[in-house]
Amino acid sequence: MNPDICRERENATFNTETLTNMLDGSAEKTRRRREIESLVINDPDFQHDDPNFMSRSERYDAAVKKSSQMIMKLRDYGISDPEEIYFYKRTARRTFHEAFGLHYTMFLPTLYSQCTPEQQKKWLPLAENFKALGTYAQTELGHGTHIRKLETTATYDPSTQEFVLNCPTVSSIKWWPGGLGKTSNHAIVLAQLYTLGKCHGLHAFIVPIRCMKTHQPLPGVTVGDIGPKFGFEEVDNGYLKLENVRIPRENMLMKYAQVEPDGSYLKPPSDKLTYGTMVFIRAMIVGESARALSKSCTIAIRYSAVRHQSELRPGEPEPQILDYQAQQYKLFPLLAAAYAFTFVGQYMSDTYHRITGHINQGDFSQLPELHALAAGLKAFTTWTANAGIEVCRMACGGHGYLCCSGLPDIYVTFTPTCTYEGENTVMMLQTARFLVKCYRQAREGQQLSGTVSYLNEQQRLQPQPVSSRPTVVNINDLASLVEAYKLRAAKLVEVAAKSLQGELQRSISQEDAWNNSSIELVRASDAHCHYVVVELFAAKLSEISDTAVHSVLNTLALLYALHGITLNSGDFLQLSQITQRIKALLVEIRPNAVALVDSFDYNDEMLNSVLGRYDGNVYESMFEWAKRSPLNRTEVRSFIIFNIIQKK
Ligand SMILES: CC(C)(COP(=O)(O)OP(=O)(O)OC[C@H]1O[C@@H](n2cnc3c(N)ncnc32)[C@H](O)[C@@H]1OP(=O)(O)O)[C@@H](O)C(=O)NCCC(=O)NCCSC(=O)CCCCCCCCCCCCCCC(=O)O
Ligand SMILES: Cc1cc2nc3c(=O)[nH]c(=O)nc-3n(C[C@H](O)[C@H](O)[C@H](O)COP(=O)(O)OP(=O)(O)OC[C@H]3O[C@@H](n4cnc5c(N)ncnc54)[C@H](O)[C@@H]3O)c2cc1C
Repeated sequence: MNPDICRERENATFNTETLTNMLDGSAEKTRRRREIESLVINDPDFQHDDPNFMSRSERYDAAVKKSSQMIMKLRDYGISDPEEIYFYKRTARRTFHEAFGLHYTMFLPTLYSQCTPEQQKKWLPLAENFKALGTYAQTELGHGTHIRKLETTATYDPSTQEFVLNCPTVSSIKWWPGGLGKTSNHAIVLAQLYTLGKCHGLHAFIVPIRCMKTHQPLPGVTVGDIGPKFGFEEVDNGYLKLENVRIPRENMLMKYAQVEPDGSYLKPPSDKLTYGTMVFIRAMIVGESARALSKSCTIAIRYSAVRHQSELRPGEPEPQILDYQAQQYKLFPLLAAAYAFTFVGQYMSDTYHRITGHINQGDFSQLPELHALAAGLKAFTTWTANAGIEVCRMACGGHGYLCCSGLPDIYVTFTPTCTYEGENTVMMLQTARFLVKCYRQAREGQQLSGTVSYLNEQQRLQPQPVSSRPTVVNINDLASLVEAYKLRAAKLVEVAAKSLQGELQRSISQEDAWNNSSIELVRASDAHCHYVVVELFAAKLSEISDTAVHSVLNTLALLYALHGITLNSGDFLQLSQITQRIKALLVEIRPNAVALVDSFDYNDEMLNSVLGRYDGNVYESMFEWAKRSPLNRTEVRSFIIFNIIQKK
């Protein structure tokens, strides 16, 4: 064990196992999680070479093999709890996505949430036994964001009681769905529903695309892989062109909307229920932001504890780079954000399941807030985590740029979360739409609930414009900082609403007024989400009984809140003493930095990083890894070329 990393662990002021148990929910949950992870770690079937040493085709084949092995092994172990399946799969996947990813994350959830009981009886056994292997085909070449303008059509033919699916133009070709290119034999296709000559908008249809026996594309189906990407190399994101493909009426997902045999249309309680799967994934992505950022912090902070470079004081030995204030200022706010997002991810998942429980009982009243919260937190946390992973990579110097550091793979796998499942700016504008509506309701005296109730509070406190009120903050008191973030959010929502109002008074259209206020609207959503994150971090602390853990997390929460103020100092009254306080917090966190990342409890296999190894033996591992590079399988590779050049 590297002596530096040993010393770091000896210096910690809290018990990492206590914090790990808290993050898992209990000591028993930690034990069970580790037990499941060890099933993968000790399984020779999952000991394979680094995908970075493989071609794209080899990576895809290996991913399909791994997805298949996981299915069989989970059955053999009798593991069926979704959370335990997730622990097993994320250990086997390491940093990468899996070939069957969309089947699990969107195809199955759509069947669960949008099929009638009769449809579930038919499709769930097929899908749960992987006979029907599916994806979610919504995006087209011409549209990903603006889904009301998707062009694929599903036209009902009452004479045969079938839907005829068509991609009428090149821009209507389905483009991007994961697992579509080579893996899936079915797709949930989002298409404009036409019946009895009338268009009823976007609806979901189960479309067979490959023969379940031969896996050949079915008649009228053109399908394939869209080619190499920035990352996701083991996933066959694909294209799908449908030409007069007929499916039975029963293949339209009819839990909420129906087409009768004669073609008559029965509309849903809300036309946004078709969008439900997207809300689910957005909510889940918040937790993914926490995991990607916490892995990156684990790698960068452990490496910074063992890397010695330059000199702090002439003549002294080279210090650990973790002792540089600049290195701490890069990494510790990100470590604080990783903990904040871990708690927000748990809150978002709980809130999603609570509200969808009400929706399944027919109560749709909280759907607008769920959509706004999932959209905003997905954008806010992925933007922060995306940038943070790059900071962690660069904080590791040249070795961070090596694939064996694990950081490039984490980055290229995570960065599309800012785009897919709702492009982040578009999502922030969706949240802003909800905030402006709530602001107007508060002004009219309506009582608000949930995460926007502060808009009432600000109205009651002082009727004068919120923006004119000074922000007075006690920088050592988390509750005071939460109030500062609340006031900032209220201010920026008011600024956005007033910008809209001002635009409308220039008698331009609502749409142009909205576009001309987009900057204020996005900033209002960002401030709202930032307040929600700080508030939830503070609320989590009140649940922690262990004083040592409470103390270290309170320090992190203070750092997260104060650092956020310096990043947005224009919105807060510039508090000169904040920087000094931040410096003091960095010093407080320093002895616990490694113990704090150890508490995330990522085993080396899942971390997949020679820089972030638990034992800190970095250099030896890097040299061993490099020697395995395919280019090193022969001592001489281009001798012939050298020969030709030398002869000339
Ligand atoms: C929302 C849009 C941008 C606009 O939609 P509209 O034009 O229809 O609406 P308006 O803006 O006009 O608003 C009207 C009205 O509707 C409300 N609204 C809008 N959307 C919703 C909604 N979803 N729910 C409820 N309400 C909604 C809105 O608030 C308005 O209300 P008011 O009138 O009252 O104001 C829309 O066009 C849109 O959503 N665009 C984005 C499209 C999108 O998101 N596409 C995604 C395609 S699928 C994809 O990208 C998949 C990627 C997956 C990659 C891999 C997955 C990784 C998984 C990570 C998670 C791990 C999970 C672990 C599980 C495991 O591994 O096992
Ligand atoms: C790795 C990956 C996996 C994917 N998997 C799937 C999948 O499985 N299934 C699927 O259906 N799709 C999938 N997608 C597609 C993805 O959902 C879309 O790319 C995403 O919804 C963004 O849409 P777009 O590409 O049309 O971007 P655009 O909307 O064209 O975005 C381009 C720019 O336009 C801006 N913009 C657009 N509209 C507005 C507006 N109203 N106001 C202000 N600015 C605006 C955006 O902010 C952005 O800056 C995947 C994409 C990726 C990268």
